[in-house]
Amino acid sequence: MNILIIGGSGLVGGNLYRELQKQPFVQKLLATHISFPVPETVFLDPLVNMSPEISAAPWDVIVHTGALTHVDRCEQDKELSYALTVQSTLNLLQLAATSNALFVYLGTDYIFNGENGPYAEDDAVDPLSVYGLHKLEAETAVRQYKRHLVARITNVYGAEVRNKNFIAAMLQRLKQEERPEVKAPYDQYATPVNAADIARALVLLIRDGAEGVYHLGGTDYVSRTQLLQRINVYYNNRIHIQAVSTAALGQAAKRPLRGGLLSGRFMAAYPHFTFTNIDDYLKHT
Ligand SMILES: NC(=O)C1=CN([C@@H]2O[C@H](COP(=O)(O)OP(=O)(O)OC[C@H]3O[C@@H](n4cnc5c(N)ncnc54)[C@H](OP(=O)(O)O)[C@@H]3O)[C@@H](O)[C@H]2O)C=CC1
Ligand SMILES: Cc1cn([C@H]2C[C@H](O)[C@@H](COP(=O)(O)OP(=O)(O)O[C@H]3O[C@@H](C)C(=O)[C@@H](O)[C@H]3O)O2)c(=O)[nH]c1=O
Repeated sequence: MNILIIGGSGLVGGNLYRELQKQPFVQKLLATHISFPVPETVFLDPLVNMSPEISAAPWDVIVHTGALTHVDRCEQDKELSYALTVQSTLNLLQLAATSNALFVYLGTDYIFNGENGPYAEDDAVDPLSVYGLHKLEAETAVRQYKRHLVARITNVYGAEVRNKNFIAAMLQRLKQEERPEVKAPYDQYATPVNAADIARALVLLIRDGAEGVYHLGGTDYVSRTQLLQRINVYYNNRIHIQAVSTAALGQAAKRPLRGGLLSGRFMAAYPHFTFTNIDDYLKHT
């Protein structure tokens, strides 16, 4: 299979690249970046143009991990959010159509309103933020394309060069400060998932030509404050946690409070797949 990963310099794309590299069914593998080159990636901005190398290759699979993932920034700059999240997807769908490629899209639990999560694949959507709205608009376009696979994920953690994710950012602060003070909401729940598990799951789905919508949620259901407590178990209680309500944070974008995802459809298809959990990750950091 010839596979193109859009966003190979990111958390999910980088982990997927490393997992796909090990697979015998992959013949050609190319990953892209925009602003943050890493050794494995080539530059590609789908809003500008496709290089001849990218547009000429007959891709069997295109995995689009690109989006404006800074949730508050999306609220403040709707046009940028639309361009990076929706328009990029529309452009890449055109590329996919030229070789009848499977289009793999990474969705989010922020398309739900967080009143009664964790959510199953068929639950009704109701995004609260510009980020959620644009992710839903892009996902809807993908679902109209004939060969699509949507993997919805949330609260991703794991190995990442830029340490942007919640857990990595905390571990970074623990390296720099003896007793970091961290404010975090006690009322926002989700099912954190390791990017390496997402990569393993996507490899199976891609290998088997799976289509449709799958939720990939971890087995922990925790608030952000509880996430910090779990880190503290392994770091001698050094994080000084200030637990506050989401409302008190005064953020630009609303968050779903009871978010998270149930991986029922995926588990029915792969009953032997095991998701690792936060402790599995933290005990090796
Ligand atoms: N992280 C999370 O907790 C969650 C993520 N998701 C979704 O999963 C996907 C991957 O997330 P994550 O890995 O964390 O994201 P990152 O921000 O870590 O990485 C995004 C990657 O995509 C590239 N990129 C950004 N915008 C575009 C674009 N318009 N066209 C092409 N490439 C682009 C970036 O390039 P560069 O950095 O080089 O500029 C980077 O390589 C996103 O679609 C996100 O919405 C969903 C739920 C939770
Ligand atoms: C890092 C950090 C976050 N927060 C707040 C911000 C926010 O309300 C909440 C969660 O922060 P996060 O950075 O985990 O979440 P957020 O940026 O809302 O994260 C999301 O990323 C996008 C891409 C998704 O699609 C979502 O599924 C989710 O994973 O905690 C703090 O209060 N203190 C902190 O130190």
